[in-house]
Amino acid sequence: MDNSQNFIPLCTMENKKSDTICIFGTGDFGRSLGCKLLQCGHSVIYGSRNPQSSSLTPKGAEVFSHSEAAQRASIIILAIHRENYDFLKQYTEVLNGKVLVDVSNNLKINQYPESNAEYLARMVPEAKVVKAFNTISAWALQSGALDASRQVFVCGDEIYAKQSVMDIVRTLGLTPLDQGTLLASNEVENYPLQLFPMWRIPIFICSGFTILIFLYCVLTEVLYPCVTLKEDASYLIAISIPNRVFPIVSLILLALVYLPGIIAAVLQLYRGTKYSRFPDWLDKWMLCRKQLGLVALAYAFLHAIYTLVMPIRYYVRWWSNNYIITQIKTNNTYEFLNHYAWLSDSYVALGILGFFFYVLLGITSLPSVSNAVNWREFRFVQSKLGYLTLVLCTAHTLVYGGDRFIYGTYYKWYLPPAFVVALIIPCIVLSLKLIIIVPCLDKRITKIRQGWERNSKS
Ligand SMILES: NC(=O)C1=CN([C@@H]2O[C@H](COP(=O)(O)OP(=O)(O)OC[C@H]3O[C@@H](n4cnc5c(N)ncnc54)[C@H](OP(=O)(O)O)[C@@H]3O)[C@@H](O)[C@H]2O)C=CC1
Ligand SMILES: [Cu+2]
Repeated sequence: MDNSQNFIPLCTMENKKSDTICIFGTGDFGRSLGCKLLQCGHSVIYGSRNPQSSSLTPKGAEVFSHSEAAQRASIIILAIHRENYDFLKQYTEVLNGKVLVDVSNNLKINQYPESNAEYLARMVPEAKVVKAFNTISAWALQSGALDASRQVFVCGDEIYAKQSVMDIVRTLGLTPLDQGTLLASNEVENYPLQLFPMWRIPIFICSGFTILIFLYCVLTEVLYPCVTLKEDASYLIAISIPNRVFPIVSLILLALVYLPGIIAAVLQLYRGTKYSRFPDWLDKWMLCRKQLGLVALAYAFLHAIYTLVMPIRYYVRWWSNNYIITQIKTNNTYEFLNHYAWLSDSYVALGILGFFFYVLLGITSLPSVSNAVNWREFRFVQSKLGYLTLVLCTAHTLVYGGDRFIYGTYYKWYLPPAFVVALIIPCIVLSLKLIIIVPCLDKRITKIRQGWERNSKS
């Protein structure tokens, strides 16, 4: 305890806690947690298979045999892998009425049919099993790098047992989150094994579109001229092609944020009730809309930055110098076209406004901002502003296309298919939305959503 006294001011508790906490297992996690508990003023003992040879345990903690250690404490933390729980069967008597804290994790999601905590509770039925600490790593406990994972999920059937574990969690400067009964332990155990679950579908969709459109552009703008005209246009791969891919994918993703809501409304209209489940794919799609929108925003950002560097590109400078020199050489002045100026200014203006609302949407989806507005305000921003953004970005793409096709000096045959791909989903979403907000349908959907048409068709 001597050397750890220095650390006590760091912790929330100033006096040494009276209850002794026992840790079974002197492995990595057991040692780190024990060290932290000692630093925070708890008295800690260990239960080990080899009490004599455990030299690595933190100073100030005694090591006993399992049964002796269990007798000396009312709370026992099991820092042992689930596969080794079998030995506990011989101690069921001494573990009667004790609080058993299960910290174990598995290697795979849903590795066993029942959670480790439920398995433990079945093995030692008279003990009060609490699941906790599994989301905190031994390394983080030791190094103090707990910024990312201060939250400790706690669940258990015995309310007092759970409460005492939550008190210990608090004394370590961590935040306990009550997850309910042991039924939740499966979810708590799966939590550290998940890798950005909500981001998987958006990233997958985004990568799919990005790769397809990039390949299409390389094929038509680099490989085709190379084969037919023996022209090397490979420099387009660095900026021109990405700057075609980003806005197209961004617009598609933004439309995909609003499409599930429309499909849901159409389904509700068709079924005449909200009391009927949506298909699984639609549920999943609805749940990842925020992530889809954020990926779309990231692509819009990239498009904005790539567009801003246009004037300093060698290719663009060469092209514009060449244009002027040609006029001088041929003693020719190209006339100022008013409608052309209008068209090019409008698509830039639409792009700027679209981007502004895009960023506003992104900002309002931040938890700290969305917490400051009520549900109706949040819906207003996310839905109304969202559709406005979609309209502006779709118009920006349309006018850009018009500019290229009608007055553009460099009309290319491969552009129309790319524009169709970019515009088809946004146009479908916007036209369906226009149909749905027709007053009679809108009234009907409000009725359905408020549950007034409860039993009409379900
Ligand atoms: N390491 C980490 O970052 C985290 C680990 N956990 C969980 O903590 C638990 C321990 O992990 P960790 O410390 O890394 O693992 P270790 O392998 O380092 O330690 C496990 C300990 O269990 C004891 N043990 C091993 N075999 C048996 C057995 N057959 N019978 C009885 N006791 C046995 C040993 O202690 P002794 O020799 O003293 O008996 C051993 O030191 C695991 O369930 C893990 O999922 C949870 C969150 C994070
Ligand atoms: Cu643009």
